[in-house]
Amino acid sequence: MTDKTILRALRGEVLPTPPVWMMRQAGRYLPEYRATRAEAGDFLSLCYNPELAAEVTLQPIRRYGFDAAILFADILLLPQALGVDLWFETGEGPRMSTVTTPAELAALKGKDDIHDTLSPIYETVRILSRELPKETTLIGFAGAPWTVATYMIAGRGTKDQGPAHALKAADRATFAGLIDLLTTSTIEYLSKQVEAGAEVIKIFDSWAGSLKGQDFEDFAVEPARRIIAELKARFPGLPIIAFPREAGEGYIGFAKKTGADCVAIDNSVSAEWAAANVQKDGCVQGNLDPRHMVTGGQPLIDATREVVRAFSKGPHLFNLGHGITPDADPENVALMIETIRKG
Ligand SMILES: Cc1c2[nH]c(c1CCC(=O)O)Cc1[nH]c(c(CCC(=O)O)c1C)Cc1[nH]c(c(CCC(=O)O)c1C)Cc1[nH]c(c(C)c1CCC(=O)O)C2
Repeated sequence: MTDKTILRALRGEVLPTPPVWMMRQAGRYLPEYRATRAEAGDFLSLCYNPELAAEVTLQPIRRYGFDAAILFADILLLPQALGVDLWFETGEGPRMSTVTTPAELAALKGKDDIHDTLSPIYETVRILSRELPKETTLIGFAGAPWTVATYMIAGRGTKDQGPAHALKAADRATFAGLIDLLTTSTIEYLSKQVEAGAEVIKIFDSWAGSLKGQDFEDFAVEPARRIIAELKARFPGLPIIAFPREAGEGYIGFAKKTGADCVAIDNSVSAEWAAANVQKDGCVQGNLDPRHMVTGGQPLIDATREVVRAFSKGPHLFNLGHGITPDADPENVALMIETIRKG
C-alpha cells in the first residue's frame, strides 16, 4: 500500500495536509485504555498479551482516525529479554536490576536469545497488520542503545542520567560492551517486528540530549547509524524515524549521518528553527507541545496551525514533541486533529 500518507511523507512528498499520529496515543488519558489495562492486570501484562496490546493500539485509531498506529509495547522489554528483572512501581515508573560490572554484562543473554521473551510482541504486530484499516501505517519501535542503557545502569529513570555517565567515565569497556549488545540485539528485535508486519520503525533516544560532543557522536549517532544501516540492508526501502530528543544542535545533520528518513523534533527547539535546519535534509516529525492536550482552547488551535505552517514547505508528520500525558483531555486531541485536517 504505497499510497498511505505516512509512507508518502517519509519518502519526501510534501502533502497538502500533514499526516498525524501522537506519541503515547494509546495511553492513560483514554478511559478505554484504562479499562483494558485493568483487564490485563498491570502494564507489563498488557504489553505481553497480544490480543489486549493490539486492542489498546487500535483504540485511538477507532476514536480519532490517526494516520499511524504505534505498536503497544515498551522500550524496556528488550533489557528484560536480555535477562534483566523489570517491574513498574505504581506512580513512579520503571525499576530494573542493574548492569554495571563486567560480570553482570557477561551474564546477560546474547542477541539471538531474546525472541522467546519477545514473541508475544511479534504476535501483537501480526494481529495489528491484519486488523488495522488499510490506510493506517503500522509503526514498530525500540529504544536507542544509550537511552535503554541509562535505565539498565541506574535501575530506574534518572533526571540527568548520572549513573550512566559515571560508568562511561569509570569503565569504558563495560559501558561500550553494553551499548554494543544493545545495538546488535535491537537490530534482531526490530527485524522480527518488520517480518511480522511493521511498516515503519522508530528509534526512541529520549536521553540523547545529555550526550555532549564526541559522546553524542559515539553513543547517539553511531549506534543509530549501525541499526539503520543493517535494517536497510535486510529490508531495502524500510522507512526509519529517529528521535534524538533534546539533541539541540545535534539535530542538524542527524538524518544524513545516521541514514534516518525522518527526524522527530521535541519541544526544546521551535518548529521554525527545525524547518530551517533539519527539514532541509528531509522529513521531520513534530512538534506540538503536549501541554496543549491538557489546556486546549484557542491556544491549542493557534499552536497547531503554527506547527503546520512552519513545516508546510517540506515533508512533515504532525506529532507532539513528546508523549501525551495522562491528565490530557481526549476532546483536545479531537480538536488538534480537526484543526490539522480542516485548517
Ligand atoms: C523512556 C521510555 C519508556 N518507554 C518509552 C520511552 C521512550 C519515549 C519517551 O521518552 O517517553 C517508549 C514507549 N512507551 C510506550 C510506548 C508505546 C507506544 C506509544 O503509545 O507511543 C512507547 C513507544 C507505552 C508506555 N510505557 C509506559 C506507559 C504508561 C504505563 C501505564 O499504563 O501505567 C505506556 C502507555 C510506562 C513507562 N515506560 C517508560 C517509562 C519511563 C514509563 C513510566 C512513565 C509513564 O508512566 O509514562 C520507559
